[in-house]
Amino acid sequence: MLANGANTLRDGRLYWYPDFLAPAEAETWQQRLTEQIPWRQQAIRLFGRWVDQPRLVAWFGTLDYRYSGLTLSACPPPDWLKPLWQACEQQAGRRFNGLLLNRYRDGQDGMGWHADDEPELGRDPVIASLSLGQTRRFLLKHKDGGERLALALPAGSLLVMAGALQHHWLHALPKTRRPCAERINLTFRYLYSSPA
Ligand SMILES: O=C(O)CCC(=O)C(=O)O
Ligand SMILES: [Fe+2]
Repeated sequence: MLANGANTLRDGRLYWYPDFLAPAEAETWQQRLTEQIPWRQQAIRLFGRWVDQPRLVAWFGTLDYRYSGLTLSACPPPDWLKPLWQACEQQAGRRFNGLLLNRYRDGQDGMGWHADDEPELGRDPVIASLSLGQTRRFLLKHKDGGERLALALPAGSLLVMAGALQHHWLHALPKTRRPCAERINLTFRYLYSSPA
C-alpha cells in the first residue's frame, strides 16, 4: 500500500493523494468530461497490425503527442477544463502542457503494459494521473522482474509518477470480467519537443 504523499520505490517515486477531489467534485468532472470531450476511438500499431485501442481517448496540448504509431494533434484545452488542470499542477508542483484522457467504457476496456517513456517527455517524466468514475486496478512491475505493485485508483484520486519510474517500471490497467461502470483517467504531462 502507498502512504499519502511521497513514496520512494526502488528506481522511482510515487506521490499519492487519494482524496484529491471530494466525491461530489469528482462526479461533476466525470459528467462534464463524458459529455463535452470529443472522445475518439483510435487504432494503434500492435505487433505490426493496426488494432482499435480498447478505450476512447482525447488529447489537449500545445504540441502533438505520438505513441504506439498514433499521432494526436495539438489542440488547446477548453477554458472550462483549466481549473482542474491548474489544481493538478499545483498538487504536483509542476507545469503541464499536455493532457491525455482515457475513457474506459467497461471492464473490456483497459491498457496493456507500457512505460510513458517517449523521448519528448524528457529524462525523468513527471506524470500526474487523475481518476474519475469506477475504481479500477492499476499495476506496476519493475522491468527486471522484481517488485510488483497493485493499486486501486478510486474516483478523485491523484497519483503522480516521478523520478526514474518510467525508465525502470511498466504500468498497466488490466481488463476485468467483473461488472464495471465507466472510468475516466486524465494524465497530465510535460512535452519538451514535438515528435520527430
Ligand atoms: O488509466 C490509467 O490509470 C493509466 C493511463 C496510462 O497509463 C497512460 O495514459 O499512459
Ligand atoms: Fe501510462
